[in-house]
Amino acid sequence: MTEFEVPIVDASLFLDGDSLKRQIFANQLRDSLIQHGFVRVINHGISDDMIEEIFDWSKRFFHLPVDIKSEILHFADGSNPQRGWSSVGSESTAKLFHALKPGTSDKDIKPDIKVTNQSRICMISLYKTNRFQIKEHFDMSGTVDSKYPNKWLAESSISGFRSFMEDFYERCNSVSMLLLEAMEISLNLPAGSFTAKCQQKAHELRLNHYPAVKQERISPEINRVWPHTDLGAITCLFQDTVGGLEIEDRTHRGTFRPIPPGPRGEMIVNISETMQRWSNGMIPAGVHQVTLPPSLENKSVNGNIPNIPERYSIPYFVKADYNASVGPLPQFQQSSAPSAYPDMTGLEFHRRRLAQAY
Ligand SMILES: O=C(O)CCC(=O)C(=O)O
Ligand SMILES: [Fe+2]
Repeated sequence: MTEFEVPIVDASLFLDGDSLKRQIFANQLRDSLIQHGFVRVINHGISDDMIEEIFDWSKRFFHLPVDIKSEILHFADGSNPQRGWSSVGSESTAKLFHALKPGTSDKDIKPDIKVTNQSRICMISLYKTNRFQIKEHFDMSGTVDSKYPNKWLAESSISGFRSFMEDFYERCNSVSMLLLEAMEISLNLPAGSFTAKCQQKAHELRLNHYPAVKQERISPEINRVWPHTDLGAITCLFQDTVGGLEIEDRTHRGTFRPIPPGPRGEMIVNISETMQRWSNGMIPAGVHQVTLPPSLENKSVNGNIPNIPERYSIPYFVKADYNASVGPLPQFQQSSAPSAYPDMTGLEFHRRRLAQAY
């Protein structure tokens, strides 16, 4: 089998180039996203230093005591976009993914993880069995979003966090508009076909933390993130150096291939469900998961097997405006390919799908 590699595209062609270079970037972006659901983007305009810094903030945030993080707890009632801190075990992407498949039941897919101390080593109660997802996260949206406001800790708990995160959010917004514009160009769509539907900053910037896991806790029921597709139009992701991100190989359905950590600034972009809907299924969302790194059993020191190290990642979910249509665009509908998805607003879609994840 040939080595599986997701192409790298250079966004400086689009940012600084003439119309020919812009077209080249746009076409490369489109081709990889259609083929794999994924692409790796470099020179997107967010500096390595800023990316390094957001990982530092993320560590600082998640290392705060649980009772501080609990001040901004997201209540997982399934009805709202997520804001603030979601504790380990509150989300099940396994459920999200199964909900997509007609005729499947989620009755035996319930997260059941208990963090019984603050050592950041998960204590996982296995007695009810199931598919566990060892992850905590923090979510924020655009600062203009007064309907679902962000949740911030007091400055005295983590001084400077809010202003950095708000700044980073804006930078991701600029990159995501660039990517959507390039998609419009490469698909010969009228300008604004995607970007005009993503103006109100319903996007979500998320910090993911996968706590360290004791070697002896590892079992087939445990994963960092179960296979799923994201809900927005596209997702832009930064990962640390631990590894574990895998995407489904579309030529061998059900087989996952690693996306190993690349250079610091590399942004991994994937197609998400809203783009699949807009394109009437022509650009399918990329299925992905995050696995635990391979066993460290052969690395035992004095008979002690080291823990699976913690991991951090930072996705930016680019989302349609709450009142924008997420039904297929007319350009993707023909008599031979009528609309495959019912029309609804971005908020309606988001809430329906989120309700399935909790
Ligand atoms: O941690 C990662 O690399 C991916 C995370 C992810 O898929 C998600 O948060 O939706
Ligand atoms: Fe994801």
